[in-house]
Amino acid sequence: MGSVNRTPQVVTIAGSDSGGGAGMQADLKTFQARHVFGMNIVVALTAQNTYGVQASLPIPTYFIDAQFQSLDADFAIKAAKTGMLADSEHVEAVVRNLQQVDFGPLIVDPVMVAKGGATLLEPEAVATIKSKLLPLADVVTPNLPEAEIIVGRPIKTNADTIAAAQTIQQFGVKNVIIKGGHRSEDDQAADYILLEDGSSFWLSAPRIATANTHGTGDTFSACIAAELAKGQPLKSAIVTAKAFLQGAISQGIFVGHGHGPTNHWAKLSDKVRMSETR
Ligand SMILES: Nc1ncnc2c1ncn2[C@@H]1O[C@H](COP(=O)(O)OP(=O)(O)OP(=O)(O)O)[C@@H](O)[C@H]1O
Ligand SMILES: Cc1ncc(CO)c(N)n1
Repeated sequence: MGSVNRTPQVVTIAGSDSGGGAGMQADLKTFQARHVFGMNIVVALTAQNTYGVQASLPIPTYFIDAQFQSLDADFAIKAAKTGMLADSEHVEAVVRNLQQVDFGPLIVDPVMVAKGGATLLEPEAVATIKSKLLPLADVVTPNLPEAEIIVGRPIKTNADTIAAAQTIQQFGVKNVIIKGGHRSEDDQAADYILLEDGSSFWLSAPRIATANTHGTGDTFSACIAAELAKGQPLKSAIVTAKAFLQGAISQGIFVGHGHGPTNHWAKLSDKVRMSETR
């Protein structure tokens, strides 16, 4: 047969957002925008729009196995990311499958709660993510509330953020990114990055006053996966993802009545600044 696996290929292992702005739809749109071939393993379905999540339905785990097997039998996947994983049983199913395949670097976005407050991960599953998924991960990308839950203490200051990243790295994940999008009192959206070699830095860009931030975290981690699949080093993949997010939030589109999606057609912003750890 004619095809060979030369085009960079990436998979998202996540939940479906019927509203198209978050979850695996945001991931696939990001993969398309960043010129990698995107695939998906569905872990859960949601009935969702820009107002919030109206219903959700985890997929039977045997069907997660089937999707992993289909992809592993054919494609040459060069990076993978996880998003909504629903509950402990589904985290375990994903872990079991990841141990049997080589899908390249793994980015774990520890999605817990949607912006409207809906639960996307049962609280009891956080322990399973910490003990079983993080040791397999190359990068983890919690937002501030997720980082607080993972470390079990409040994060108020930059020093708290730095200490939290160090604690999270001790769970076995190589690189940690704590996203600052939720610190709405700051005029910069600043993310803290702790790399495997112990070096660290802040990435910041001007905070944009907008309600259209549905799916920002998904888009960010998907962009990192896309850039890694193309062979970019991790540090530049993270900088590209920040520039893609800044563009996707600032070059807005107008969809729905609530927290609208970001613009996956956007150009990379030149407003991202890197600074030393302080
Ligand atoms: N209003 C904003 N202006 C500029 N950058 C932002 C804004 N909100 C978030 N970001 C950036 O977007 C990226 C995603 O961070 P965020 O904290 O929003 O993720 P998240 O809470 O996981 O998103 P979601 O749960 O909706 O997927 C980070 O780089 C963050 O700094
Ligand atoms: C399915 C799904 N995954 C992730 C998020 C978080 O943005 C969401 N709202 N919905």
